[in-house]
Amino acid sequence: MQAIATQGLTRTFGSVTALSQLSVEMPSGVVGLVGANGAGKSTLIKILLGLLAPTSGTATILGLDCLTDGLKIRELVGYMPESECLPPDVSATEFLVHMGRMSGLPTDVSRERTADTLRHVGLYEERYRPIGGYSTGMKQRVKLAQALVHDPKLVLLDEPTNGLDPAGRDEMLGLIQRISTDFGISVVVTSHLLGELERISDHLVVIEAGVLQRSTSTAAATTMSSVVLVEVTERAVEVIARLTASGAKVVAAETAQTFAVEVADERVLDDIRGAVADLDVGLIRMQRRRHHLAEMFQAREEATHG
Ligand SMILES: Nc1ncnc2c1ncn2[C@@H]1O[C@H](COP(=O)(O)OP(=O)(O)OP(=O)(O)O)[C@@H](O)[C@H]1O
Repeated sequence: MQAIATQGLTRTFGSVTALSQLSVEMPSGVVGLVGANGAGKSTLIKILLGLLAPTSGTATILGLDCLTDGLKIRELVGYMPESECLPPDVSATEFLVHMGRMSGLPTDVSRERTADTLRHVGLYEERYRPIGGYSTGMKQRVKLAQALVHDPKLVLLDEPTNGLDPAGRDEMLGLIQRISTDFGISVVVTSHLLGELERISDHLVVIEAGVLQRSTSTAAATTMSSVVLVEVTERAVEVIARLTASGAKVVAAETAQTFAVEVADERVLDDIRGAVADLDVGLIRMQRRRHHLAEMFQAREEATHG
């Protein structure tokens, strides 16, 4: 059984289409859900939890229908929201015991699970301090802990590395990986950074503007190709200059606003998104090609001279 399956899932908000005909299957293990801001990741998570109804289409999680089995889903699934949602004036222990009881655990079991979970996320020493005095990294770990306290089968983590410095990101990514390897809990984790999810995910799902771009095992994704074709709305020359300056190999492609970048390292994908965001230009597509850069050069040479 797939951990998650959607069929023709669509959700609109007025004139905005957040998800468009999304049909995807996600296996158990760690699944990375990647997309730029506004791609529809949070909308998909809320539909999977039964918090938001789709406009059309169907979705199941752990074999349960997201539209009708909301209560059962919240018992078996943990959720770490993207937004700040922690009460400042209670301790991590008080908050987690409460969250455990809300999910149906008896008080003594909830206390035990709270201690274990806070130890797992590295907050055991600080567990009686009010959350308001915690650092951003500690707050993110409380959010992660409350998703785990009721011993779910699967957790949905929305942008867990948001706002963290590089060391904090690494620590959080390590914790997430261990949720799956040490406890056998499946994880779906979202980020706008493909590079960081590639490190910890068994499977990757990429969505852009509510449309599925790719769903593939990480192993297949990293050996599939070494070139990504990029199309921007304008100022491709400036985007290329920036990427070249940061060491990427870039060649122009079919149209003035399209170019290809060699993917020697997955981090180049984040560099592309970063350059596009910094220059405030629109990203129309980022598409993996089965060609090596050298082959593309060759094809262009032949087209020009042949
Ligand atoms: N309640 C809402 N009302 C109106 N528009 C919404 C609502 N929720 C989401 N949207 C729109 O739907 C699109 C997808 O949003 P969503 O939050 O799912 O994206 P995301 O990939 O999670 O991005 P982010 O990381 O910025 O949250 C966006 O254009 C957003 O503005």
